[in-house]
Amino acid sequence: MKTIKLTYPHELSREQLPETVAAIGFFDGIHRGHQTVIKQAVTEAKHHNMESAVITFYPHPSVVLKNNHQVKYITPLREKQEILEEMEVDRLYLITFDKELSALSPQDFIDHFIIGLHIKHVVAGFDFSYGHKGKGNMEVIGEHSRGEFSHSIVEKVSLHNEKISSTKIRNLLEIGDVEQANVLLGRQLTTSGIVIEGDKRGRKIGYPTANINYDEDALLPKPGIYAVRVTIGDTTYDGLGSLGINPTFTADRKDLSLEVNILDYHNHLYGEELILEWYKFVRDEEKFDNVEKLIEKIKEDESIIREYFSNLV
Ligand SMILES: Cc1cc2nc3c(=O)[nH]c(=O)nc-3n(C[C@H](O)[C@H](O)[C@H](O)COP(=O)(O)O)c2cc1C
Ligand SMILES: Nc1ncnc2c1ncn2[C@@H]1O[C@H](COP(=O)(O)OP(=O)(O)OP(=O)(O)O)[C@@H](O)[C@H]1O
Repeated sequence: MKTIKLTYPHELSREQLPETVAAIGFFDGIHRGHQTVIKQAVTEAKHHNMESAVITFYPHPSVVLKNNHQVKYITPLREKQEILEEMEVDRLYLITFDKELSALSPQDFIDHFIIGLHIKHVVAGFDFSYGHKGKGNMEVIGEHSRGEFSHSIVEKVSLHNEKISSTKIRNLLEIGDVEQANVLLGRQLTTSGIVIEGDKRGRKIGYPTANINYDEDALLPKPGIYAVRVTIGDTTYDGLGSLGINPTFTADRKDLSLEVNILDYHNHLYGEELILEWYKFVRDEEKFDNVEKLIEKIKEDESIIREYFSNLV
């Protein structure tokens, strides 16, 4: 998959671009609703012998529209690229969402980023909107098409009568409900990074941990102890995940450490790339009076988590 970054105005010439079927939206998380939209674009592209593309934006529109400079992503760019690659998308158009872009009229947006990119068919969800103040939408897109492209609208994908959305998944992560978030995502929430050195306390307490250097803009669930799985190379292991400040040892740490005690694994891991999958929240982090009490609690966590994975189908 090619990733093509664009700002407004871009200099690509339509004649030099392949005829393309595009799915359009922000697609944070690439949840089950998003997957329906993207799969439909890929299928239609194959059917018409065209290329498929996902047209998306960066950063999140709320950075410009709501002055929200601390946005974190369910799927940071690298992970989005990996998932789209697996879905057999040919191109990812990444449009910079800045003040100028947000001021474009709906017709100018379509002229420049749909017709101008040689898109012959657009697939989007029922609630997709575009152009200044989101005035363009799927009801009027035909009027902006100048007869150059057709479109299809994906009906709402719901669970228990509620639209599956990035916002809903964000809210679930905020309360630690990774199990339900995974249901809406249609896969496990993952966080990846390189294993870095921690304080090397873990091995002394009998639970050595791999500390993961995760992306700064990755949205993580609320701090706590979780049942996780980690993949290193081609092998996946069960593990005890801990996200937090380690309050027993530290007073005012601002960044959260993400660490995992990998069950039945005894090698060194520094520098290795590790992919962590979140399965279930077990408990909040606690500040213990002494290390013995912490060890006792971690033993309990271990049996809960072993039990959880042994019952997982
Ligand atoms: C399953 C598990 C549960 C943990 N629970 C707590 C906790 O409740 N409170 C706490 O202060 N630290 C907790 N920790 C973190 C330990 O304090 C931490 O792993 C240890 O200090 C090692 O840190 P290091 O890897 O930086 O050396 C937990 C770690 C694991 C693996
Ligand atoms: N549940 C859904 N069913 C069908 N289409 C959807 C669904 N969720 C999103 N889409 C479509 O996918 C594209 C990307 O949508 P968008 O990034 O706004 O997702 P969202 O989950 O609705 O996000 P947010 O919660 O931030 O509003 C749009 O075309 C949108 O209409």
